[in-house]
Amino acid sequence: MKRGALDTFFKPVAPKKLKYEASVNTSKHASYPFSIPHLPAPFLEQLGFAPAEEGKLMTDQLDLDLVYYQPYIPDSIASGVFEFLRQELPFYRVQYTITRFGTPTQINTPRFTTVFGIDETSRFAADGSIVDAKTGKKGEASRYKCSPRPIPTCLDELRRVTEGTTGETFNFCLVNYYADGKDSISYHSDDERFLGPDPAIASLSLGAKRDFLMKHKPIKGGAEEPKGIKLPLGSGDMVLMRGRTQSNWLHSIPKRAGAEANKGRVNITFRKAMVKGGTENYYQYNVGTGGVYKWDPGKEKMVPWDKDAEVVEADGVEASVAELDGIEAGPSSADASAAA
Ligand SMILES: O=C(O)CCC(=O)C(=O)O
Ligand SMILES: [Fe+2]
Repeated sequence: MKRGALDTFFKPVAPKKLKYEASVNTSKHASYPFSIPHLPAPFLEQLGFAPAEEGKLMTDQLDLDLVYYQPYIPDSIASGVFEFLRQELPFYRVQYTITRFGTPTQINTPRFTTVFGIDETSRFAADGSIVDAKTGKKGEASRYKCSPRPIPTCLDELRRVTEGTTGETFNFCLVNYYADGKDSISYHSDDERFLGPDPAIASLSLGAKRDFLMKHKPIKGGAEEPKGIKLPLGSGDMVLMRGRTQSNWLHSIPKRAGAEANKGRVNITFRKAMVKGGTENYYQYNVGTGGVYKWDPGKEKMVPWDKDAEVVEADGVEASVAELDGIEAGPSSADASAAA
């Protein structure tokens, strides 16, 4: 008998397996709610092949300077890296208050976020403490109201590879997790003064395909703006925005319905903050003051992370959920207008 549709039909449905084996080596820091595994060795190896495709230069519109890699991360590991980051990073659902027309308004950030890094005035010493970037002087944590967190090794490997490709340098890594098509980021530009003039931002997409929309800011004097742009960002794609782009263009990930709408998407942006104000801003809006969320592979969603419910192995070494036998993973300022 020919093997075919019927065969497939009657095959028992195996629980979906994680696409990676978590490394036993982890990044640890007092500011992390839990330790974060290093990238599995096969991912690291494949990252050596990035960019998977040469970047396409997009400079054909007024004030636009983009490089679009389609994809940047090799196809063989894109979904694995997506699952790894969704599973292993701590996430937050940040709420904050803005004053709108004189009235305090609560904003619920319409996506999960997390951030690592510190601005150019400081760095982390080998023991994890914050020191002055120039003098190496200790005890500089008191500069910050927030608790800056070093970029964990798994994200630092991605940063290093991205720096090599782009010729830019980055000290911050912001991560967004869009749980489904209802999560979004509304039109904004990343042109804060703490990034310096004409900042370069590398933005990596993993998981569900989502449209990245761009539109030119209104031009003074009434000249017509260039037409908008839609980049259908797929898993593994990367967009490098640089030059005059941030000061002249806005970008967004609108809410969406349709086939990919119930799938999760991870976005990573690498940036370089020049001064302390950048560090304060990034932690305020991407970590905030609320609780930690972690991906629950059984429930297939982000759940509030419970410190006391962490599994601890007999020898006292913390095991990641992904490492435990028998637990299988299942199938998964810009926000003001989105939340209104
Ligand atoms: O998710 C994306 O692709 C864009 C995210 C973004 O624009 C941001 O975090 O500033
Ligand atoms: Fe942005």
